[in-house]
Amino acid sequence: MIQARSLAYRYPQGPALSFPDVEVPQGGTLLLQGRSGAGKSTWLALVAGLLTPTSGQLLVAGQDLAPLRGGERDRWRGRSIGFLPQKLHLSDALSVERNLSLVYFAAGLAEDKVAVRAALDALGVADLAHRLPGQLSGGQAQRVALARATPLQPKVLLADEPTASLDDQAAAAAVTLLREAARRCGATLVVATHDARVRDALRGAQVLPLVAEQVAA
Ligand SMILES: Nc1ncnc2c1ncn2[C@@H]1O[C@H](COP(=O)(O)OP(=O)(O)OP(=O)(O)O)[C@@H](O)[C@H]1O
Repeated sequence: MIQARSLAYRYPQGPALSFPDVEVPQGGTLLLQGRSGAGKSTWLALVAGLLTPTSGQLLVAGQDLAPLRGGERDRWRGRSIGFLPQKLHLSDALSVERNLSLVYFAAGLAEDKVAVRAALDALGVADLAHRLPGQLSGGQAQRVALARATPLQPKVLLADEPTASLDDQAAAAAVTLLREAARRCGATLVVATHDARVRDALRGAQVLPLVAEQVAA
């Protein structure tokens, strides 16, 4: 579940953004829509607790983020949020499997190798476990990055422009994989995009439209 009320964020050296109110039930899907610069990545960063709102209330997976500080917030994020960033940020110094191990360190938990294998298996990339990310195709790397978002069964799965630079077939597959991953985890799914193909594929999902002129004060 995500509940945002009167949410606003001012970049120290940038615009002041204010966001429309929204409430997404646990297990629901939200399409965060808007053109480049409309504030999609900022909204995702607020929900993930990576940025602290200048004002407003934010409840994510039952947690009020306001009182969480430092390590507490990082541990909460590690355990509650799965994130598929636009730039995948897989470490090329580590095997695919070790990239997934990192989520346990980030959450302050002991690694569960069985869960790591299961996450890779669910995305059809278990056979790539010992490769380096640099040895993967773009589609394989995205599956690995999505697998990395799931071993801890996050309550919220966030995806930032997951279909950028994908052809139609790969874009449809990426949306299906996201939906399936969210369903397996029982997670609320948020997809930020300006891609009309995603809007079509997620027809029926709740939509939060962001418009740059409206969010920037
Ligand atoms: N670190 C920053 N410092 C200052 N301004 C920023 C910073 N990051 C983003 N902005 C500004 O905040 C606004 C919203 O940016 P944001 O990245 O959230 O938009 P977006 O909808 O995700 O765009 P895109 O689709 O291009 O990724 C833009 O005007 C952007 O220039």
